[in-house]
Order: sequence, then C-alpha cells, then structure tokens
Amino acid sequence: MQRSRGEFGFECVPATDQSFENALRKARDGERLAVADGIELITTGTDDEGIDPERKERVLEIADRRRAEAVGEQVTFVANLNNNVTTACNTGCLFCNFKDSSQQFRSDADESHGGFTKTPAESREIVEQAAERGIYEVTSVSGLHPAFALDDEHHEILASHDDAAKTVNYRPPTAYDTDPGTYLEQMDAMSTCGVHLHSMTPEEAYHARRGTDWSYEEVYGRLQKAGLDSVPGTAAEILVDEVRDVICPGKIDTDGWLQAMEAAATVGLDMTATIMYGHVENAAHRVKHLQRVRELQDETGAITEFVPLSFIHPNTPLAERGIVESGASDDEDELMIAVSRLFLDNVDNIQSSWVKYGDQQGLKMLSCGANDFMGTILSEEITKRAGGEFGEYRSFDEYVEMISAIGRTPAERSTDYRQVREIDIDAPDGPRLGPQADGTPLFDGASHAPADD
Ligand SMILES: C[S@@+](CC[C@H](N)C(=O)[O-])C[C@H]1O[C@@H](n2cnc3c(N)ncnc32)[C@H](O)[C@@H]1O
Ligand SMILES: Nc1c(NC[C@H](O)[C@H](O)[C@H](O)CO)[nH]c(=O)[nH]c1=O
Ligand SMILES: N[C@@H](Cc1ccc(O)cc1)C(=O)O
Ligand code: SF4
Repeated sequence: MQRSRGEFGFECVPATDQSFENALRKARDGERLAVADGIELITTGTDDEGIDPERKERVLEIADRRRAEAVGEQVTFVANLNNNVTTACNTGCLFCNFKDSSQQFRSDADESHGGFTKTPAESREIVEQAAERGIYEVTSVSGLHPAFALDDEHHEILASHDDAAKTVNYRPPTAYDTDPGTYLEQMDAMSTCGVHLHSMTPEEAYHARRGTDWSYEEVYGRLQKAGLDSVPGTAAEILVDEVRDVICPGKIDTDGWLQAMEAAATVGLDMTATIMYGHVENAAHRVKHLQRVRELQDETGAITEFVPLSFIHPNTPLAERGIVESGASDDEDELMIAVSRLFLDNVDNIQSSWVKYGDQQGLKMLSCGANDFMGTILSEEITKRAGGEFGEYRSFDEYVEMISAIGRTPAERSTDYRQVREIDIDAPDGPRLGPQADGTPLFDGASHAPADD
C-alpha cells in the first residue's frame, strides 16, 4: 500500500533532473551513482508515488547481477544470540516500543511493566549457555537506563551534576530494583567463552559518555579493552536531521552518529550500518542516508555489512498517534535492498532481515541484491514488542532448507565475514565457527526447542 509521505513539509523532496534510463545505465555499467540516480532508481522514476512494476524488475535484476559479481552465490548467516540488557529508556523515539519508561523500574514505583533489566552476572550466564550451544556472536543492544554509566568514575561525575536526573539523564543504581552494572562490567560479562561481542550502538556510546568531556575514541577504546569486538550501526534510523527531528528528537543527530562511528573505526572496531525506513521519510531521505553511509565507508573501510531495517509499525507511538498507517510496501522493501546494493559500491554485504520481512519476503530479498540472511538470534524483543510476528529464532536446518530451496549455497559466517563455511545441504550440521561449536544442531530437530546439552 502506498501512502503519502508529503505531509511533513520536508525541505528535502525526491525531485531530480536525472532520467530513470540514464540512472539505470550507470548502475548497469558499475558507475558510482549520484543521489539523483539513486532517487530515480528507488522511485522507478515516476512523478507520482507509485512504483512502475516493469521498471522495478529492471532495477532488481541489475542489483541481483551486481550481488553475484560482488559476492557470488553463497547466502551467509551467523550463529548468534541477542541479549538485550535493559528495556528502561527515556529517549522517547516515536518508532520504538521496545523501551519502558525508566520510572517504572524504580524501587518506589507502583506500576508494573513488561520489561527487564539484567545484571552483568545474568548476562554472562545467558551468553555462557548460548556459547555451549555453539554460537559465534552475541549482539547486545539496550535501552539507555538512567543508572547505566561507563564505570565507577562516570557514576561519580554524573552524580556530581546538579539535578542529574534532568540535566544528564542520571539516577544512581540504588534508585532501581535491579542494577544493570556499568557498561564495562556488562562488556566484560558478555565477552566470555571466546564469543564475539557485537554491542554499543552510537546512541549507547553517547550515553556512556554523557555529562563528561570524554571523546568517543576514549569511550570505545575502553569498551574494546573490556571485551567489545564490533559495533552495531543501529540508531542510524534516517541520517537526515529533518527526519530525526520528527521520529527521534531525543537522539544524537546525524553528525553525532557519524562521529561515534568514525571513532569506533579509529580504535580498530568493525561495525555494521543500518537504515530504518518506511515511516515518515521520503525516497530522497533514503538515498541521502545511503550517501552518508558510503562516505563513512570510503573514510573508514570498517563497515562489514549494511542492514535495511523495515519499520514495524503496529504498536509504536507513530502508529498510535496516527502519524503513520503502515510500514513500507513489498515493492519499497525490494527497491530499498536493490538500491542499497547498487549505491553502496564499497560495502560487500547487504543483509536481508527475516525478523522484519519474514521468511518468504526475506528470501525474495536474496534475489534483489542481498546476500546475507542475518542470524539465529535465539531471542528477539525489539521487533516483537513493535508488533512484528516473524518469530525469535531460526535453526541451521531452517536456514539450509530455505536457502537451498532458492538454489543458493548456505554458508555459516563470522560476524566480520572473514570466516565463511559452506554447509553440505545433503548432511546439514549445526554451527562450527563458534569457540565451542562442534556441529551439534542449535535446536532439537523435532520440537525447535533448544537442544538439550
Ligand atoms: C531499540 S534500539 C536499542 C539500542 C539503543 N537504544 C539505540 O537506540 O541505539 C535499536 C534499533 O532498533 C530499531 N528499531 C526500533 N524499533 C523499531 C521498529 N518499530 N521497527 C524497526 N526497527 C526498529 C532502530 O533502528 C533502533 O535504532
Ligand atoms: N537485522 C537484524 C539483526 N541483524 C543482526 C545480525 O543478527 C548480526 O548480529 C549482524 O549481522 C552481525 O553479525 N538483528 C536483530 O536483532 N534484528 C534485525 O532485524
Ligand atoms: N537492533 C536492531 C538489529 C540490529 C542489530 C545489530 C546489527 O548489526 C544490525 C541490526 C533491531 O532489532 O532492530
Ligand atoms: S530506539 Fe533505542 S534510544 Fe530510542 S527509545 Fe528505543 S531503546 Fe530508547
């Protein structure tokens, strides 16, 4: 379903003096695309909101060909675990229903909430159990809990601010039922058993230095010493401030996000990059976002994959307040993947997120320019709480069956894609790249319950 995205009076509109045919020729020839080219391709060059189905197919075909040239026929996925530390967050992003207002977590609160906070010891136990099952990576993204600080010194600095709750979004751990510990303690706890730790989005890094004069380099450097291996490039949403002002006015701005990512790369951390699209933004915003990501990659070379995250709308403030009625259409999703592949000529891997698209549409994306099919994750909260219905995990068997059904080669990967292992489709096994992985399936075949250890 198409819906008008013109109601916000954005300055940036998808008008170009380029022609669709010229943009398509450039894409076919592998020339670097300008923003105007990207807009032509992602809108199929039509003046109205509609997508031309025949032109769409031509864009998808060229993107699929580019994918084959760039990375071949393998479809990769990672054996990983999602471990969110806390849902407490006061940032108030209007697309997010993962968060719970932090006052509900206070020891003196009467309200109950469906969220959680985990101590470092609890996080460690969850990761240890998943490591035994064979995971390679733990991904950890969390709410910005007011009692979260980088370390003890950060607690002292935050506590010394006047009216700290208001000025630096800080309350001491003693005000809450559960203490999340410090960021360094959580990193240390989750970086266990040799598992790769993928954590600390730019927004979380901002929270880990709020109220101080510490640089992002310093903060990412210390997180890295505590066990952090790579950074999830979420919190990117749309990297155009006029859109951020509508959907996440409490978040760091575009320059802040880029600054944090540059710093992570400077200290030697790999990173992913994302776009969260399909809400109030228009096609020009999407392509400008791609340009920012391409520039960041030209500068750092540290982006291992690009992940388009299609907005899941049902339970979010944007939908509840009537600001949006739906997320992106299938056509928009397919063109987002295809134009990401064509525009980001310096990022090898484009991920299709089954959490956002489901299995059927997620597989389709693998013929529109995507080559990675995410991970096993074992637990999912962000999309589920927003009203997503595509489940919380995938087994290796499911991956092998789905990927081989579309004639591609299933392959287990490491977070950074430097290790890739093709899976024998006649004798599929479980993970083998994780530090404790020995090919045992992650799940019990019959029930899909976690395999007994
Ligand atoms: C929930 S936050 C957690 C980490 C941290 N609080 C932050 O904002 O960086 C992680 C990301 O989830 C994505 N997300 C949240 N709600 C979503 C929704 N309804 N649909 C799609 N993606 C969503 C956003 O891209 C967001 O940056
Ligand atoms: N796309 C989503 C992801 N992707 C992250 C991957 O699972 C993995 O951590 C990354 O590719 C690094 O190896 N995770 C989610 O929780 N939800 C998504 O929609
Ligand atoms: N936090 C994102 C997913 C994500 C995490 C890490 C990544 O590298 C990419 C995407 C979500 O669930 O919406
Ligand atoms: S997206 Fe992140 S920062 Fe924004 S409200 Fe949700 S959890 Fe908080």
